[in-house]
Amino acid sequence: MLPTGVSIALPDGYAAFVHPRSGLAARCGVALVNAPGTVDAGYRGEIKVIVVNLDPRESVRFERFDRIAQLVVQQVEKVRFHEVAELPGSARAEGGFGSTGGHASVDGAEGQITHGGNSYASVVSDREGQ
Ligand SMILES: O=c1ccn([C@H]2C[C@H](O)[C@@H](COP(=O)(O)OP(=O)(O)OP(=O)(O)O)O2)c(=O)[nH]1
Repeated sequence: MLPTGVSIALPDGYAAFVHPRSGLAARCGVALVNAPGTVDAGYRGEIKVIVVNLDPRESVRFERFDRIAQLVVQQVEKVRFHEVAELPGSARAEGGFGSTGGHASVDGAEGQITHGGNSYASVVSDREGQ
């Protein structure tokens, strides 16, 4: 986990996301373990970058002022979830995990997601306060 020396105070309703740098990935095989890392608006600690070197041969060394990641600040919605019996329809429906092709399908991806024999509850959300 690399320190950045940077702490921020985001306004409520915003979050910052620690994204990898494509140059570092392409040249050194360095990725972020938790990409993108989420910095909550209320977080006042130092922003840290959790890196992994995926290059099986070369080690990588970082020095002060190296640019190791990039921070994207975004407005985020606060939503309230409501449990419902049925979700509204959509063109994609339950298709996912490679359902549109382009690579080998994931085993069992077409099956329903279950937990302890029960389907997960269906929920819809709306913006908080609406
Ligand atoms: O790449 C990251 C991800 C997170 N953080 C900081 C800011 C964030 O607000 C805090 C908590 O992150 P997160 O919510 O992802 O961690 P958690 O594992 O859910 O821990 P917590 O229970 O503290 O929320 O850690 C970083 O500095 N870098």
